[in-house]
Amino acid sequence: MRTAYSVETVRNAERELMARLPEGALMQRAAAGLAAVCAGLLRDLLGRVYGARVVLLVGSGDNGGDALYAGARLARRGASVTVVPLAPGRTHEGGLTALLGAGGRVAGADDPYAVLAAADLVLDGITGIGGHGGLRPDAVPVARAARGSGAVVVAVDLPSGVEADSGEVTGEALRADVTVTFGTYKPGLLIDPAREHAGAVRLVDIGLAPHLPSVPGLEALQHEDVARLLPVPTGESDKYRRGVVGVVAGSPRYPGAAVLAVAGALRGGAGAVRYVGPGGDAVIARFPETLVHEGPPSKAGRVQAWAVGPGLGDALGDGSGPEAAVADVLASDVPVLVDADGLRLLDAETVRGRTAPTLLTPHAGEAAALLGVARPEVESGRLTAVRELAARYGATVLLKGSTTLVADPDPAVPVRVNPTGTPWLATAGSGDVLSGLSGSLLAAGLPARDAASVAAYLHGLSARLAARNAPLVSDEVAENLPEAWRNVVG
Ligand SMILES: NC(=O)C1=CN([C@@H]2O[C@H](COP(=O)(O)OP(=O)(O)OC[C@H]3O[C@@H](n4cnc5c(N)ncnc54)[C@H](O)[C@@H]3O)[C@@H](O)[C@H]2O)[C@@H](O)CC1
Ligand SMILES: Nc1ncnc2c1ncn2[C@@H]1O[C@H](COP(=O)(O)OP(=O)(O)O)[C@@H](O)[C@H]1O
Ligand SMILES: [K+]
Repeated sequence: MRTAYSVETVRNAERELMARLPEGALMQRAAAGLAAVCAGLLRDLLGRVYGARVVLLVGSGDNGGDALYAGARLARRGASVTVVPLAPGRTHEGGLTALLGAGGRVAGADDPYAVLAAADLVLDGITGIGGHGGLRPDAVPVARAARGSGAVVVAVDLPSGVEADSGEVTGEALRADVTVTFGTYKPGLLIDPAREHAGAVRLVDIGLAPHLPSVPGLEALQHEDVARLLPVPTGESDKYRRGVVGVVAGSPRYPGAAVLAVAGALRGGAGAVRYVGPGGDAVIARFPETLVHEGPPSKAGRVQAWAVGPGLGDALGDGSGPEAAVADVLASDVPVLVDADGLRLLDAETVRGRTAPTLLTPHAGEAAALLGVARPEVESGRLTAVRELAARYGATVLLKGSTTLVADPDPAVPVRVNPTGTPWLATAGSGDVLSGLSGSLLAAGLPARDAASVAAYLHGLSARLAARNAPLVSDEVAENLPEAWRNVVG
């Protein structure tokens, strides 16, 4: 499991650890790790550290201190290191003294662009966990020049300008190729839009782990975690014991949604899939193993979980049709996943009143409608939005998009962030596959948070395997799910 902790928690842990160490020792650990990563990058780039041109962008805090001490280490190995102070007069004193002592120099006031243009590596020590509100105006052209210089840009702890706790980017932020972070991941390194600014993230151990609480703020499943959670049939299994998932999807207007949702459901580990809706013929033509039914879901036969919503179309306004199907499913006593059109048709009070688990799987637009806010607000503040939705609806919520997040209705339970996926997944119908897959895992007995995060993981992995840097169609995401499953279980 990869875990991330909030700034407040990191600061508390650092305080505890610092109290046991000689003054400045923690910063030296950070700087040593940072310098080692930079030396490795320079060796890859130039074959040597000696003679490399390194520029340090240094703000007013300890983030700048890390950059300066790391710069001093590189200077001692023969690199030519130049500091561009962004808060002259407030530069970390000890760090600056160490750098000058090691042969580094400070750029003249009109010099930064010339030194940046010639740099091999730029270290961004403008702000770390103490930064808020995007880069200040005077830092913006310098950060842009660093990006445009062709040098490798390495962010110290976090790319400056991003919000560490939420992944929000409220103004301009530096774009790094590599971020070297200390002690633990911060939520912003795992959540877009900040995540995109971080590049490849390297974690440096500074001995913080024993001082961090056992429950993180955020967690990301890895292969071994997913492998442990996947349902596996045993000698005693039969199709009913493995779980039956009911899929309520599709309409005369969107028959394909039914096929894609069933395709996902068949590959999610349930023993059987019951399809309910008007798309039975299309479903059977493609997947003859499906049990189909046209009446209300409650008359379709027993299921262990429902997935309702993809391609249902609009409400008829007379209480029949898709809104009746959604209400019927929500009245059941088994776990229910609601997606897509189902999210527009659900009754919030009914969801809140359910005793069996409910899983809502909106994309940003649907989440915005459920919250009554504008879509960009959800996209820029995904973590806040997913937590708020889970609390308001008393449901587990999977928020789809460039970073998929899963929140539990209990705010003390860490939000999960999905580490797999590819922007090629932004293609029509891929969400339908995810609905069926998540519903199937629910029917197989996984708790809602696990079902959602395992489904997102497999779905994203399958898409990566299928896309291999070329356009993807949703059918291929479903087709590759067994490959993703095998890849996870090794
Ligand atoms: N506490 C410690 O012992 C350790 C701290 N570490 C480093 O220290 C960093 C935290 O240091 P600080 O708490 O001093 O905070 P930062 O250095 O992250 O930033 C705080 C400073 O930046 C200014 N600032 C805030 N927002 C800004 C913005 N948008 N643009 C420009 N300036 C802005 C503030 O006025 C303040 O002076 C960590 O990110 C990490 O790099 C590491 O050395 C590990 C050990
Ligand atoms: N930029 C992106 N990067 C990675 N994954 C994305 C991106 N945009 C969308 N996705 C993923 O693609 C899927 C799209 O689902 P959804 O929005 O419901 O589409 P549809 O309704 O067409 O099926 C989700 O799994 C989502 O997380
Ligand atoms: K930084």
